[in-house]
Amino acid sequence: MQNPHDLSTMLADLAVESLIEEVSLTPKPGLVDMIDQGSHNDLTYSLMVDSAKSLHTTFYNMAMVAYNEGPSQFLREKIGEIGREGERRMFQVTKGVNTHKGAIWSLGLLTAAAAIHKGQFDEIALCYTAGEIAQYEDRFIPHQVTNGIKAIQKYGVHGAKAEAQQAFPHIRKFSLPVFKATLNTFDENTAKLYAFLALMANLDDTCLLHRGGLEGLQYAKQFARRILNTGDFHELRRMNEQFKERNLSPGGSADLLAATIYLYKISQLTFSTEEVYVTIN
Ligand SMILES: CC(C)(COP(=O)(O)OP(=O)(O)OC[C@H]1O[C@@H](n2cnc3c(N)ncnc32)[C@H](O[C@H]2O[C@H](COP(=O)(O)OP(=O)(O)OP(=O)(O)O)[C@@H](O)[C@H]2O)[C@@H]1O)[C@@H](O)C(=O)NCCC(=O)NCCS
Ligand SMILES: Nc1ncnc2[nH]cnc12
Repeated sequence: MQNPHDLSTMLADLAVESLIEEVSLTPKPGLVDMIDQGSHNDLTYSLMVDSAKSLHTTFYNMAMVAYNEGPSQFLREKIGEIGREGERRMFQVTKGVNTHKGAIWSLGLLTAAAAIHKGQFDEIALCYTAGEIAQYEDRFIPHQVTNGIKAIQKYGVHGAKAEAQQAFPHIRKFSLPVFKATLNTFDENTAKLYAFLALMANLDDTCLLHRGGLEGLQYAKQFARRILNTGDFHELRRMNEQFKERNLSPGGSADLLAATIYLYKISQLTFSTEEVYVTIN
């Protein structure tokens, strides 16, 4: 069995890679990608990449602390503490802009789950273990009225916290199966685009709600559904223009796309008796 340091390093590497692959996927309506900043005047592609890289230690520390644990109050609160330190580092790098708060939460829980599971990397099992950890309440969370909480209270939807506590239903039911099915026929880039649209078509993204209300959320869901049905990816560019005009950003779908990519990468890890290595397909 691999040692905790090696496994934690590998998981942190994959988490950061997944965040960079998410921001690099182009075109992504309303979001930062390699062509433009979407609806984010305060963000750039290179800032998103720097932010992702700054989180390596956060994911590493989460994996290390989870390695000899199971889901517990202790683990939930340790991850919370490490996550808040990660948020502080992220805000230093971005000079106060929220780039990856939702990602620290979702990928952080999945990282801890993967460290607990060690060699057994079934994606669905990882989602359930991450969900179990998330169900413990962290008593040390500072009281904050976030954009997410405002949207949850105003519109009666589930947000990032419930998504994790329910073991990531939008990943299990939508993005992951769509990603894998598409990979059977198309390249990885196309699979990521389909997975992203599958998330946007179904997720109650509090980032969209905060910026565009129910109308904005419905608009985004319907647009995504239409492209999924027609398969016409040229429409993504028009969608980007429309999102920018309406100041819409599907930040929650972006985070869950990164989490989907991450889960897939973890599932491709295999072990020899001595070491961890990545299977080349
Ligand atoms: C449980 C927490 C995730 C906190 O959740 P909460 O809902 O209270 O907080 P938010 O600050 O709103 O962050 C949640 C972010 O999660 C993403 N998200 C949205 N909907 C969903 C969903 N249905 N499922 C999964 N994930 C979702 C989304 O992240 C992306 O959007 C971010 C940009 O959002 P925002 O700051 O609102 O930015 P703007 O629209 O630009 O706002 P303005 O400039 O106009 O103000 C971007 O970062 C993407 O990542 C949501 O934003 C957890 O963080 C927590 O417990 N926090 C407490 C502190 C703590 O202990 N942290 C460590 C936890 S390990
Ligand atoms: N690509 C992206 N653009 C803007 N906000 C994001 N949050 C997470 N990924 C993002």
